[in-house]
Order: sequence, then structure tokens, then C-alpha cells
Amino acid sequence: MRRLASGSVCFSCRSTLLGLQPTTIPIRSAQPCLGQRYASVQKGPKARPSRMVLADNVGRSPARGGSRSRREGPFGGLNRTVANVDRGRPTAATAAKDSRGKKKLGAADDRKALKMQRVLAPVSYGRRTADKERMADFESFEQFDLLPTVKEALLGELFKKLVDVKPTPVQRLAIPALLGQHRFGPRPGEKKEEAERVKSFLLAAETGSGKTLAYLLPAINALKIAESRDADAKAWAQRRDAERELRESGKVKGRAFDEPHPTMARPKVVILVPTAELAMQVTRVAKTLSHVVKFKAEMISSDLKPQQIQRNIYGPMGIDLVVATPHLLASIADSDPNVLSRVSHLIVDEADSLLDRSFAPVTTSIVERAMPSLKQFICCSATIPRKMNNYLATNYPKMHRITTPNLHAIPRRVQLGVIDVSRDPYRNNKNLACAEAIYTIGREAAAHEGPVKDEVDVRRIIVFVNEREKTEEVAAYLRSEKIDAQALHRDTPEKRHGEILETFTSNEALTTAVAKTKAGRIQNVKVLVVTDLASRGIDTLAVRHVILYDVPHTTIDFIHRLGRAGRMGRRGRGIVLAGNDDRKDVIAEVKRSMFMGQALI
Ligand SMILES: Nc1ncnc2c1ncn2[C@@H]1O[C@H](COP(=O)(O)OP(=O)(O)OP(=O)(O)O)[C@@H](O)[C@H]1O
Repeated sequence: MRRLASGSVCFSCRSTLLGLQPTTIPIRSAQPCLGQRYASVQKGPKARPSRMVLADNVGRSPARGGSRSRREGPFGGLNRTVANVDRGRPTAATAAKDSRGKKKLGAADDRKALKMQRVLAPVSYGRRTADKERMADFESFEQFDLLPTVKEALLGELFKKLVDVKPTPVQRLAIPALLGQHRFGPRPGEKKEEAERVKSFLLAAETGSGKTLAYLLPAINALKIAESRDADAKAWAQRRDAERELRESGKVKGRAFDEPHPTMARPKVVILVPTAELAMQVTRVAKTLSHVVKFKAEMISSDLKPQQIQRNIYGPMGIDLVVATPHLLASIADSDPNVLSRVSHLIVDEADSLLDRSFAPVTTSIVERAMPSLKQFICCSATIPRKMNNYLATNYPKMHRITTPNLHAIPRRVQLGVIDVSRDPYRNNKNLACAEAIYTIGREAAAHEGPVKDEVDVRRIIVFVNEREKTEEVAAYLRSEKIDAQALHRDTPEKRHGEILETFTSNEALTTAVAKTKAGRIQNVKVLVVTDLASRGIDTLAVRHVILYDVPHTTIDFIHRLGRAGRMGRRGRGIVLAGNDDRKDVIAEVKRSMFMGQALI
């Protein structure tokens, strides 16, 4: 407490104590000074104390403290009780909006919930626009320096049912880069020969954007060029042809030509994938191309018998391209290190999974073994998690990064709907909400007549859950509701995986006669309840609807799960079932980002 003379300034209300008696006033206290107390007495006993009044604008902090001009002098900035904010300057929030209050392009990112997670590596705006410009140079497959047979296999065999096929953005960027048509010059301090030796690439593009062909076509092209220069393979072919002629002329009898091909157990192209299902899918594409291009493609995965694996690798006709899951290939390489001795192209598909903690040691052991002969090392993924980004930056600092302009954005043609299961009529019964969502999809499809009269389209729906135990439980509930549902998880017998997935990976239209079940519900849906097992790479072109029964743990899972719908330019719909314990703020921000076409973070 201090005695102040008349004319001093009150610390609390800044009123000049003019005309009042010298008195004792509180220093740095919330108590009103005598002037304020006097004023309140003047209003009479009915005036309500100010603490009872609700603030009229809670969203805005009250203006406190004097202007900066009052605080000049050597100690002007000390002991402040308010932030030194320049009110004239726009804040992040105001800068993000234009004069009409709408969000500006490239403005500050206000996705707080997603920022808390922040799992994906950022891609700069400059990189996205630079890639966009480079894409414009290649508008057709004819412009690529691919061998004529490779082009013929692609357009005449693989895409024979499609007309006017154009390369997708990732294909426009990656194929010329992998073929050497677009050259990345040496980096500062790097010698030209060094830059041209092992070239490592990262291909990152949205789900369902044709990454498989982006790496497969250049690899097959390189394989055929190398084969045409391989003296051993040429000599083997000459010996085989000569012996065939002798046999046909009847000069030689006995066993047919059985000399093993020089490529036996020595593949040139190795493609690593995380699951047997994906291995089957990639092998199918490679085999289709091989019918025209003439090369030997085989698969090594856990759903094959040991004899079959042995035959695929050690077959006398040799092997050019192998699609394998890492554990199996690593165990084969342990017993025969020469298996990886001639690999010139090593591709790690779904690289974020294969370089993750559980797979990384075995994947890297294969990379190290193949490194001496490698010409190209390619990592491919739809998502670049920060961890993988750091791993690649540390271990492959010279890696060329090929990223499409829309990387990490879920396309706007995929809509996201949210069902709050805590509300009526579900009352936290997720199974009920899931069944109702499925019936709604079925009813919508039934409203439009299918291609055949009196038949309706069958909708294929994938329901994603977070835990494998849940798959059986949800599928059983849906079946009890007369919905055609199947569960798929790691414990499902391997043989059944392909069979179950076939309905969802086939591109053929499915129809059914209008058949009503109880309560007028129509059986025109096929449902797959699955864990993340089917979220990576599985090409579900005909799937339009994905139900996220459990909210995904990260934006990475959102991208991969929603990526099973809306592939290759098609429209799709995702439905999230959100309960009281779920992060609704995360869902809202993902939904807003999708609507705005923004990349997730
Ligand atoms: N240029 C093209 N034109 C039309 N269809 C294409 C083209 N390229 C690929 N496709 C088809 O698009 C589908 C998706 O391709 P692919 O499986 O390679 O996608 P992806 O990018 O690897 O997806 P994911 O990230 O989910 O693994 C396939 O059915 C493929 O045949």
C-alpha cells in the first residue's frame, strides 16, 4: 500500500485522482481504487457488481493495457500483463480468410486435430507445381521410349477392352524418369558416372492411380533390352533352336532339349510386396504382359506349396521377374545367395509398410544383398509417412523423388459421410448402424434398374475394422440380418483369400433379381468385413462404398482404406461410424480436407 497525492494516476483504472483526497490505494491489485469505488456508490445500491455480468463476446479477449505509445522508455516493455500483439497485423486466422471471410488458397493451415497427429511427410507447393508442368510433356503412351512389344502388350493385351487409354499422372512422371527419357542431372558435388550407377527412386502417388504399371513397364523394357545383349541367353537360344531343327528332321531322337536357361534362379527384376494377395495381383498383370513381350514372371508367396515355390524359382526355363513377399524371398536367399546376384531392378511396392518396423530388417537385408548388381532401386507408395521420409533421406540421400501433384489428398470424387452411432436409433450399436448403412446403399442401387431387365445392380461394399476378432463378429451380425457378408483376416485359411477377394477385385458388373427379405430389404449387396489386410494395394475397381466401422488410427489408414473406392477416376463414397469415444474432430477435419481437395497431414 502506498499513499498517493491528488493528481496521481490509479494503477488499476488509470483514472486521475483529481479532486479526491490523498488516500491509500492498492498497488497491482484487482481492488478498485477510490475513484471507482466512489463511482459505484454514486450509481446507488441497486447497481449489480460487475462480476455478475456475462461477457458479451467470449470469443474475443478483452482489450487490456494501454497503447504501446504509453509504454515508451527503457523499461517500457517490462512487467507487461498482456501480450505484445501488434493489432494492425493480421493473425494466422485472419490472414487465412479473404475480404468475404472465405478461406484463401495456400493460407495458414488450421487443422488442429490433424496437426496433433502429423504422420505424413509434407510435399512443398513448389514441388507439386513443378511436377504438374513436367507431366504436360507426355500425353500418350506412344511418347514413351518403350519397346514396340511392350507398347503392344499394354494397349493390345492388358487394355484391350479400353479405348483411348492415356497415361495417368504418376505414369507420365515416372515412366520417362525410369526409362532415362527424363534425366535428373548429377547433384552438386556428384560425379556423372556416380549419378548414373545405382539410381534410386521414390514413386509416390494417390491410391488407384496406376503405380503398378508406372514401375512395371520400364522394368520389363529394361529386362528385354538386357536380354537382347546377353550373350549366354543368346547362345542358349541358338542351341535350343538347333536341337529342335535336328529333332524335327528326325536326325536326333530321345529326350527333348533340357539344358537349364542361364536365368534359372537368377531373376533380373524383383518386386517386393507385403501380402500374398498383392503378390497375386501384381503377378497377374506381369503375366498378362509376358504373353506378348515374352518373359518369365513368377510369384513366391506364403499361399504356395514349397514344391511350387521351388518350381517357380528353379524351373529349367529360367525366371526373369519375381514378385515376392520379403520373408520368403529372404529365406530362399539365405540358402542360395546367388538368387539375388543378378537383380538389376528391385522394386519395393507399398514401401511404407515394407520399410516399417516389422518388415524393415528383412526388406533391407534383401536390398543389401541385391545392391552390387542393382541398376535401379524403386520405392513405391501412396503415402509417405514422416518416419519413412527420414529413413530414406538418411539411407538414400540421392534418391530421386517423383511425387504427383495430388499426393496425400483423397480425391474430391470420393465423398465422406459420418454416422453418429451414439444417437437414436443406434444408441451405440455400431452393428445396427453398419447394417442400416448397407441397406441404404442397397436401396439406392435398387432404385435404378440394372443393365438386365428386372434385375438390379449388386453393390460391393468393404467394411474396415481395426481388429481381426471384430471381422468375424461383424460379419456374423450382418449375416443374421440377411446380408451377404464374409470376413477376411490373417487367420482365414490362405486358400480362401483369393476366392473371397475375387468378387471385390473383379471388374465385371454384378446383377441380381429383385429379391426382398424381411422388412422389404433387398439382397443386392455383397459385403467384405476386413482388417487392414485388404487396405493396401488391392485393386477393387468395382467397389464404390467403403464403411469405416472403426475410425482409422491415422490419416495414413484413412488414405489407404478410402482408397479402395473411387479408383482410377471413378466415384466413391466412404461412411465413418463415429461413437462417443472416437475423435470426431479428426473425422471432421479429414472430411473438410477431402471437400477442399487438400492433402492430409
Ligand atoms: N493409364 C491407365 N488407364 C486406365 N486404367 C489404368 C491405367 N493405368 C492403370 N490402370 C488401372 O487402374 C487400376 C489401379 O491401378 P494400380 O493397382 O496400379 O493402382 P495403385 O496406384 O498401385 O493403387 P494402390 O495405391 O491402391 O496400390 C488397375 O486396374 C489398372 O489396370
